[in-house]
Amino acid sequence: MDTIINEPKRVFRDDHLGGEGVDKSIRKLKDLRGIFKDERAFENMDPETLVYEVISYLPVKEGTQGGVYFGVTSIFPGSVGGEYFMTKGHFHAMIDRTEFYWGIKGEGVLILMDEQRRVWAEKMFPGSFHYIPGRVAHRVANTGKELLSFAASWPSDAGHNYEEIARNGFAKRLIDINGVASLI
Ligand SMILES: O=P(O)(O)OC[C@H]1O[C@](O)(CO)[C@@H](O)[C@@H]1O
Repeated sequence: MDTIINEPKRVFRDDHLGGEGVDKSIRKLKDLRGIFKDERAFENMDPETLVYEVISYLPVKEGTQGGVYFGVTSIFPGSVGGEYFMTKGHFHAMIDRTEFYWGIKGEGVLILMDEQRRVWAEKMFPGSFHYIPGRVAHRVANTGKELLSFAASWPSDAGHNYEEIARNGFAKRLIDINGVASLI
């Protein structure tokens, strides 16, 4: 038996995950065309603006049953015509798969929508903890003036279904109205 106590291969500290097999993906405004309501405001912004990044550790191939994934998403502060910077949002491809989110840094709102297009939302802040049931689409908006970071863990066979959201969006939008985040 090996008697050596090894260093961990990955370290998660503050809002940063680093180490072996950790990947980073970014989404710029140009990758989010069509998700914000105010198209004119969108066209007047720099398409290269960084909106969010996801640092993830996906230890098994996507689609594998029984595996679990981990990711840290960081959304920059900003808005398009008063609509806060947000993730694309998706249902899971395996629609009954669930997910945990938890807030690490900054302020935001988790927007949830079921298959009947009923929408509800939960505040996110450092320490907030969220269970996303199956059959529920999810999206996060940064409502603060600083970076919003949150962690997520989801099954490796969940997959992402962006189609419904790309076609019909969420039934409600999170807009800054006189400095107040309003779901309308
Ligand atoms: O995939 P989207 O909708 O761009 O949002 C990114 C979020 O989704 C996840 O990829 C997993 O559901 C998270 O890691 C991340 O927070």
